[in-house]
Amino acid sequence: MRVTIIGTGYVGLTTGVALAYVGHEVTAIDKKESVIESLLAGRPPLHEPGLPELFAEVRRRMRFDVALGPETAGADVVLICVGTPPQQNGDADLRYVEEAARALAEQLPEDADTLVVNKSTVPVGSARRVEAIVREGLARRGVRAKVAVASNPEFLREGSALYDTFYPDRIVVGAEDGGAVERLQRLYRPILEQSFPPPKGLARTDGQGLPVFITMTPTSAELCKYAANTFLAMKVSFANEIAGIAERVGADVTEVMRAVGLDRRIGARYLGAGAGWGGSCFGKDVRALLALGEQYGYEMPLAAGTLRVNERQRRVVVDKLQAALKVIRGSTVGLWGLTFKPNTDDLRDAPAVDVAKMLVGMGARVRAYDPVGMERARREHPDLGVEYAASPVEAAEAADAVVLMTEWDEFLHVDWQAVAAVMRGRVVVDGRNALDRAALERLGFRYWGIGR
Ligand SMILES: NC(=O)C1=CN([C@@H]2O[C@H](COP(=O)(O)OP(=O)(O)OC[C@H]3O[C@@H](n4cnc5c(N)ncnc54)[C@H](O)[C@@H]3O)[C@@H](O)[C@H]2O)C=CC1
Ligand SMILES: O=C(O)[C@H]1O[C@H](OP(=O)(O)OP(=O)(O)OC[C@H]2O[C@@H](n3ccc(=O)[nH]c3=O)[C@H](O)[C@@H]2O)[C@H](O)[C@@H](O)[C@@H]1O
Repeated sequence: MRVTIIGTGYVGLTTGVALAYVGHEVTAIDKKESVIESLLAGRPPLHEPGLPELFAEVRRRMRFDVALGPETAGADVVLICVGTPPQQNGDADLRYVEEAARALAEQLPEDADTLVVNKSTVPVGSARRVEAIVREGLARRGVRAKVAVASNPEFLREGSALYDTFYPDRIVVGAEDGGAVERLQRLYRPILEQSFPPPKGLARTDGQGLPVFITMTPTSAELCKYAANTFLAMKVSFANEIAGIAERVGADVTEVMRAVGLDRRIGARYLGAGAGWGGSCFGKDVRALLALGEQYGYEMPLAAGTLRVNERQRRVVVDKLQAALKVIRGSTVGLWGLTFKPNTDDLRDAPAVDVAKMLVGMGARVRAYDPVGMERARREHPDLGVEYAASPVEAAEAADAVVLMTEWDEFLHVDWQAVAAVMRGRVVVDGRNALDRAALERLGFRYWGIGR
């Protein structure tokens, strides 16, 4: 099928590359010239495991542009994958989605028969809004193109975006008419049937069954995305709330949550306590759900509590450092990890960035290292006030404490003897409960985890 992607960020580029790989004719549009230049030059503008290799394989079959034209607007399927950042009141800002809808209305040719799909995370009513914009634009131009609009929320995670796209648990489609559903079924058929040869290095590892294709109204599809993200964030916040009580009573939250998660009604995932969740979506989407509740005068205490626990969690690492070092001012802290999770270059709402700001604000010298996030940190947070090191060991030089903020593999396999040799102190704060406490204590480190 002919597919156009509008917005080639984490979602759009991943989806475009995966759809090209399974045999569709994909054009990717992004209004940011630097993004398109980079794609044309063969360089994906963002970090995702497996993306450089897969992009190299499919890019000659893909096309790239900075704007829609009649041909790309009139594709069989147009996927809107632009950002939906939060507004001041928490509600999602739909301006880029609306911009994309207006561009489509401008460019759709008379003979088009196009399905426009909202893949961006959007508030309820957005499919209707997009449809109205497109129809009004077409009417103004006197063009009678055939257009339908559907909602198809995306559930991929950064850091495993391609894997999640090839092997999703479910594909959710919100549509009013059967034609739209049938077309999306066709678009995703190779993924639904798992009939494509696994891309190199991206073979399935979880052994689950086929993805479920589930249809509903656009409003249900739009709401289910917010519900899913809020539930995941709530699971993590719950683990963090239990972490707080675990350390007060002398329990170990990792043991507690392991036992809790083994109950299949609960499930083991997203129960990892630590420095709290971050990223571009959990906070934005929980706030958007709360804003939706407010519009109806409906209180949502679970969603509100999910945020409150996470906000408190941002300080936990600093509290540990205060308990261990007593005085932060004048101390040197090695900060391991800047990105909001491993295997991504994304620093949006990263707990590590907040912790760095707090420590610098309290008078500490912070030496940071991240395997891929430092270039973006320099660019996006020029006033962060940290020094950047070339390796984990270099970041630990003369440090009174080392803090692990992102559980990159590199940190899990570090040579602790080399770290001990350059540190001034012996404190290790494990903001992700990812290190081997017993091994560190054997080497003479003072280990501080979260909730253990
Ligand atoms: N990042 C993630 O892991 C996930 C994100 N989402 C949702 O997907 C949407 C996109 O998220 P990301 O990919 O992270 O965003 P992003 O910020 O990485 O990329 C968005 C891209 O859209 C481009 N853009 C904006 N307006 C445009 C327009 N009118 N025409 C052409 N290009 C335009 C921007 O230049 C940018 O490159 C958001 O609604 C987000 O909530 C959903 C699931 C996962
Ligand atoms: O809408 C989105 O953008 C996406 O948001 C999340 O994906 P993402 O934010 O990319 O990454 P996650 O792996 O879910 O991690 C989010 C945060 O939670 C933290 N986390 C996760 C799991 C856990 O047990 N503990 C924990 O603190 C991570 O460190 C990270 O900061 C969801 O998992 C995706 O399904 C969704 O599509």
